[in-house]
Amino acid sequence: MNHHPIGDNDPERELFARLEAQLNSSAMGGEILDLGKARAARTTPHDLVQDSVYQPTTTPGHVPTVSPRRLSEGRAAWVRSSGRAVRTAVTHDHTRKAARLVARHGLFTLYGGGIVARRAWEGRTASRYERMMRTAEAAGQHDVAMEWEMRAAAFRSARHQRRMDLVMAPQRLAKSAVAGTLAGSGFLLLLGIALAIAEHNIAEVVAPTMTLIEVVRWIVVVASIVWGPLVAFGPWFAMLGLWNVGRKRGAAPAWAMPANQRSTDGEPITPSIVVTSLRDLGIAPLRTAIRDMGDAGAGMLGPIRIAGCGVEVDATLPSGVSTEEVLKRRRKLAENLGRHEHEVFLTIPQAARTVRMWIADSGALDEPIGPSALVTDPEMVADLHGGRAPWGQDLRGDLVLLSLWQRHLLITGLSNQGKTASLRALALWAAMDPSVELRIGDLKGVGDWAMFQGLATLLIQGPTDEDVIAITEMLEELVAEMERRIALLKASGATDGITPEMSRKDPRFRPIIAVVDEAQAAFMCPAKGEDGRPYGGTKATSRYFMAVRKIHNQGRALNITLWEGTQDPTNENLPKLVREGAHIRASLVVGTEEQARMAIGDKAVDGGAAPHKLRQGLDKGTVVVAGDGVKLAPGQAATTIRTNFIAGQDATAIADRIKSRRETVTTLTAVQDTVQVDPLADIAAVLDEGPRTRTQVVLLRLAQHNPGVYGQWAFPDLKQVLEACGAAPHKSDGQMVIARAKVLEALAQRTTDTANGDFE
Ligand SMILES: Nc1ncnc2c1ncn2[C@@H]1O[C@H](COP(=O)(O)OP(=O)(O)OP(=O)(O)O)[C@@H](O)[C@H]1O
Repeated sequence: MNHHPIGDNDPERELFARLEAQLNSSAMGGEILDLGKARAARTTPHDLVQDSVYQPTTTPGHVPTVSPRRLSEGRAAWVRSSGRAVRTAVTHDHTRKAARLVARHGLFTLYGGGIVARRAWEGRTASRYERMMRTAEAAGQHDVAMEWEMRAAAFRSARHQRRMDLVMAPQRLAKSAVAGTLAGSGFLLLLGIALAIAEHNIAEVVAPTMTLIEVVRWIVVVASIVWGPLVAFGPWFAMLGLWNVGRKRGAAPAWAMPANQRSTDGEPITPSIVVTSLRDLGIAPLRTAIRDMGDAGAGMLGPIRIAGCGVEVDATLPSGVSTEEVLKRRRKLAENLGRHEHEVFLTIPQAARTVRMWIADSGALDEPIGPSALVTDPEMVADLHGGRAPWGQDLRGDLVLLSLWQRHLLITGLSNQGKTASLRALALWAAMDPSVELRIGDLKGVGDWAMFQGLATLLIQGPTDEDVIAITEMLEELVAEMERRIALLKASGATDGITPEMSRKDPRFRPIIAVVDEAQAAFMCPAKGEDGRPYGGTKATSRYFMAVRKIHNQGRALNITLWEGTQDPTNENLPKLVREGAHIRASLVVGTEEQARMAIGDKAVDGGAAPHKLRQGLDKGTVVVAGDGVKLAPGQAATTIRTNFIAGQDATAIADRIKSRRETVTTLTAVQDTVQVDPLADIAAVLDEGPRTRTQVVLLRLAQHNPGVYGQWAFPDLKQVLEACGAAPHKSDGQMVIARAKVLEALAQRTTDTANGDFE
């Protein structure tokens, strides 16, 4: 806590100076943003309005005969024309400037009078101490408040003493007057006697007294001469003084100030701009409190920090003003600060009654951010378990990294705002981790995810009902996989679920990330299965909805996560249970606050997050993220991220790079294929009857058995499957072989494990 010792000489002034210095030096960190470049000189061309002047159609010497009707028409035209002329004159820029000038200087005098009266009042009462106490209290500086309280007590006691002295004053004054007169007369008399003796002239005895009387007479004469002009000009001088006080303080309403002082557009943010903006928000208690504060409200503000392409400042509101009231007036606050609404972000930090404002440099948010690290760093590797995906930068310009392990994700936004691109960037990063398996369903199907061919094990692309059915089956297969994993975990006796170690090493527990882009189409699908259950909808019988719910409920612990991208959320295309099941919730621009609440939750929106305030088209790729996965300051419910755009071509290049590093993946287009594939059983089926079979032979037979699945298989694929079940290939006579007995034993063991497992 700041403790400010108070000096003896004019302590109030010292404290004011300190507060001022605190705000202007430490607060600004000695740095003021030069926004001058961003502020193009603004000139408003004012075309002079041409008056339409009435032109009589007469020729010299000719007196026209005018009918009464035409006369009245002429008069009407004249009246109209002069009316227009008057309006033009009144609304003319020069007239306005002149009116503003007169009003301004008149108001300087008026407000100056107020300031002087207030100073006089404060000089005689303890109100200034009271105000300083309130300011210090509001700033949480309780020790400073106590010092002011002590000073107020000292002031009151001194004032009491002065008043008591005043009561006794007439008596003392009378005594002093009598004593003074007697002493003065005696002194003049003595002086006169001394003079008389020296001059040998008795008349000199009264000479000093007469001189004094003469001096008094001259003073009266001078005063009577000066009095007239003084009375005549005094009030004018007084007014000049008041005008000067008002002028120095700039004490006039904004509308009366000259244009260059009135517009704060793009101005660097200073404490006084912030306080004035808050004061003029239209919140009466805030206005009154700021007006009553000794430091004009500066004590409300924390340091103004440079934060990326803007500044950040905390304002502690006086009691009686809620943070919600300020949040509701976001647009007005932005305008008062000389910014557009999208350039001001408000959040509620942990400290009580505090609003955190991030204010962009004018126009800075319209500048593009650099390319993604995935594009610029060809050596990049990823570890889903402990690593974090680079996604973009926050408003401070700091890199934002997203922790994705065992987290369901949801990203929403209006169409064509960067949903697919931002989701794809995360999937590309995840694919860099060789342990990650991706299964992707894209219900737009225009090739946005085509680069995952050979990288994802399942890639379903298309907008039809058949594609929704295939994607639903993809999720249902994941539900089945979850059940298999539960059985395996039970059989293994694991006590800590799937650890990162198991996730990395054991393919049975490898992380599976299912991606469904344009998920709204799945919820809206009217198709029904053979059992009559609908694929779409949000009923308990809806297959897509129920599969999503099951994955949301249990998938995380089983290392199976779901990432969904969805457009223009409604209760129908993004049901409450689905949106609330995601750990990370991100939203690009959405149309309304209601949609923002659907996208990122009430808590984030109540805390100031406002994806509905982003600009459609202009803020493409800017997401507001809530939930875990991204580091937030304590108490902060959401953060705004400008994601790096990875265009399709770049995404393809990154995917190719990853493919060259990872083992070959066979990408299937329908889940049935996946379900039917049982590599261990297939290996057993192609083994020789003898005790050993060469791996090369097994690979060949597998490729013949199911070219779609095993056509691309190489030795590592075979090894991975066999190692996982304890039947790893070994060397015999210098060649790699597979032992039939071991494979059959592994198959039998698996059957036993499955039989013992509890699937429900
Ligand atoms: N991070 C970004 N920065 C700048 N521009 C972006 C960014 N992301 C996307 N865009 C622009 O937005 C366009 C649309 O992106 P994308 O296809 O990802 O949007 P979408 O929200 O998935 O669209 P839809 O919902 O219609 O499928 C891109 O072609 C690109 O021009």
